[in-house]
Amino acid sequence: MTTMNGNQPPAIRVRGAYKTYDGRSYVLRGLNMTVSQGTIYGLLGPSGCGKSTLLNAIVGLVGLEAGEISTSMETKSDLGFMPQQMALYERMNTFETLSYYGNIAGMSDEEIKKRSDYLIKFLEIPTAVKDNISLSGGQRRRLSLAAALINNPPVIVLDEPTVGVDPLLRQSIWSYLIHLTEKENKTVVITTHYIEETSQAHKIGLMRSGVLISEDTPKNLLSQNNSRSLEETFMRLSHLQECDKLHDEKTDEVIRHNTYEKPSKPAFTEKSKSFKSKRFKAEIMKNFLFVKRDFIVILFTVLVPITTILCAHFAEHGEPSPYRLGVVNEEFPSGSNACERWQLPKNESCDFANLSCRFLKNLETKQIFPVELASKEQGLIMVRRAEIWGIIRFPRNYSEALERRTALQPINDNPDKDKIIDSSTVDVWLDESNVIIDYLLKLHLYDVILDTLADVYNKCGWPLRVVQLPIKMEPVYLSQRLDTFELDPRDSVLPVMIIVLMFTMPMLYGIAVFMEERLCGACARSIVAGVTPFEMMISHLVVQMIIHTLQMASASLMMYGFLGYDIRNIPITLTLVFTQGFPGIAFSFFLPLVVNSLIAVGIICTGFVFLCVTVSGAIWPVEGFHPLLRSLIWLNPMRYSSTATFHSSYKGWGLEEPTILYGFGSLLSWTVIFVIAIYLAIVLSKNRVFLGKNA
Ligand SMILES: Nc1ncnc2c1ncn2[C@@H]1O[C@H](COP(=O)(O)OP(=O)(O)OP(=O)(O)O)[C@@H](O)[C@H]1O
Repeated sequence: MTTMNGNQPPAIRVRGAYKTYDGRSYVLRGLNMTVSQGTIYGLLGPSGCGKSTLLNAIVGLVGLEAGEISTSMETKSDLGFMPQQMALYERMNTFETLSYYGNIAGMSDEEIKKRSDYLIKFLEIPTAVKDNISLSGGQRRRLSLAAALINNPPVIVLDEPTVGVDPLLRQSIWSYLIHLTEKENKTVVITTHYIEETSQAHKIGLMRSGVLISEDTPKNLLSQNNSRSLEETFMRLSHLQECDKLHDEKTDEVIRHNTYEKPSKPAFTEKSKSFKSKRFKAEIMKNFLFVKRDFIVILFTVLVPITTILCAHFAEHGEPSPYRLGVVNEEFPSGSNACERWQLPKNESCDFANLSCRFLKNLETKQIFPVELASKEQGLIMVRRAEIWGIIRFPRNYSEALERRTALQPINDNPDKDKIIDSSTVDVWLDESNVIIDYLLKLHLYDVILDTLADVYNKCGWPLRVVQLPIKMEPVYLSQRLDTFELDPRDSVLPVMIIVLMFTMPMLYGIAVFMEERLCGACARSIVAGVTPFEMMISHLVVQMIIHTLQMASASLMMYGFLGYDIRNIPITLTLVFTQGFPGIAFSFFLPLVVNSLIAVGIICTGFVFLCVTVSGAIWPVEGFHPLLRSLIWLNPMRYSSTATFHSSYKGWGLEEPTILYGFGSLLSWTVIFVIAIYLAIVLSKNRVFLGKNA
């Protein structure tokens, strides 16, 4: 046992600490603790008594309900902290981990190298493994200890550093800690479950039920309690505490009436919080390292937009063909085969004969193939079995009636007009369960009937416009890509798609990376080590922007370059597509700050993207939405930007158009809203949002 440096000023002083996680049961119940400078303080207690909570409160990871903690630490690099959770970045290796924490502490590369070599050798940490996941539990614990000691800080707080460490190395660690305190005036607070090893500490705090039941040198503890071992002392004191109800009752009274004083300041905050380029460099290097390690994932996030655009292009490539349509041809009751036996009229002859056959022939030009039916009822059964999309029935004398109908001038004078009209009308029953197929089939049937008649009129030398609908339509904007009058739904769907992708991909990547860091405790450890939220976020932002630029450039090249979609206003379109990443990235910072569960984040993200796509206008035009939904549409961060992208790319609109300004306005507003939300979450929680569920 070593002598206690009792005359030193306290390096850590805890007074009246109260802590509850759930607002009901208290983990710390008015705890007092004094750690003198240049000493080892061994904190002992049964599992769950609050040791880690106390250490986390000392280093500023956990906020107190009441009480005060004062320390001799001036800056965060004065503290070396090893959390119980270890909180190491799994994808770093040994050297990278030590270099990261060394850089945060402001060490030079040379100092880091020297110190790392020493600690690696002393703590027997393997260096040949490619990342920290490949280390065993004990090896990881030793690496975590090395990270806490890398900059040789004056105050060292270690939560169970010797668990899983063999007895020889355990003794070396204790000898090293004694050396640090006695020769270098360092202060060490250490928790352990191996009670006897704390006999080497200068002072032992015995903790039970949220209070220290005793705080003294090992020698005094043994003699005052007349025990042969510290284990025996602890059992004895615990028994005494059981009998001392008074203390508990007093504490309960304070808790019940909330009469404890609220802490005037957080446990330990760095006095200078200015931006440090060395720490920023450490964060940037860490994030780039992960990009390198996650190369396949990054590649995936770049490939997903390209492939989605490519798939959307080919998925909407053509009509859903061929269609199968049942035919009941009463004009040829012996079957439509009769059509083949029929001699189709010569090109020149003006003839209405066998029009149903000509109609069926023309159907094939629209990829609609007739399936001969004996009756309408047989067809209905086939429609219900999804074997055909519908039934078309030609009445008996269809051709003759249509000729007579054409010749009716004026129709009202003819006494047989109803019969003629009925016989010249084709009956159609359609499945109608698929709105797009139903719509296209109807359009084709109209077209085919008009084409068939137009053919006859052509041969008869009659004016074609008589059989056409009395309306003439021409497009104002023609797709440059297609250069035809035909409408292509992809021209309006893909601009929405690229916008959704540019919002979603940076958001998903950012959330995944940030959430992983936060949940493994590494984010909290970095904050305790001195990284400011600003440095952390800006370094993530730099990396995210680079990845987003790659995603945006490759997706735009694919869509506007390779597939040739219209991009009449190149600068505005590309700026809109690029800017769409801003709210996505901002959201990726915000969500992990306020949600602690990976499952919840996954569900929220997926739900959010589904919701935004549903109300983006890609599935159905916004003009057709329910008025209530339309009034809420501005809540979708992709709504105005996708419309603006469509108009700038397809029509060449620029900043003089309000639609384009709305697009940019909405993007910037959402970015600002998310940034304010991040700021509020950080400021209102006093940085605790970074610390995960501990806070
Ligand atoms: N983040 C948290 N949220 C809710 N409860 C918590 C949290 N952290 C700790 N607790 C609870 O606080 C109590 C004290 O936990 P703590 O980890 O401080 O104990 P400990 O003495 O360090 O235990 P051990 O020796 O097993 O590590 C436990 O009952 C635990 O369930």
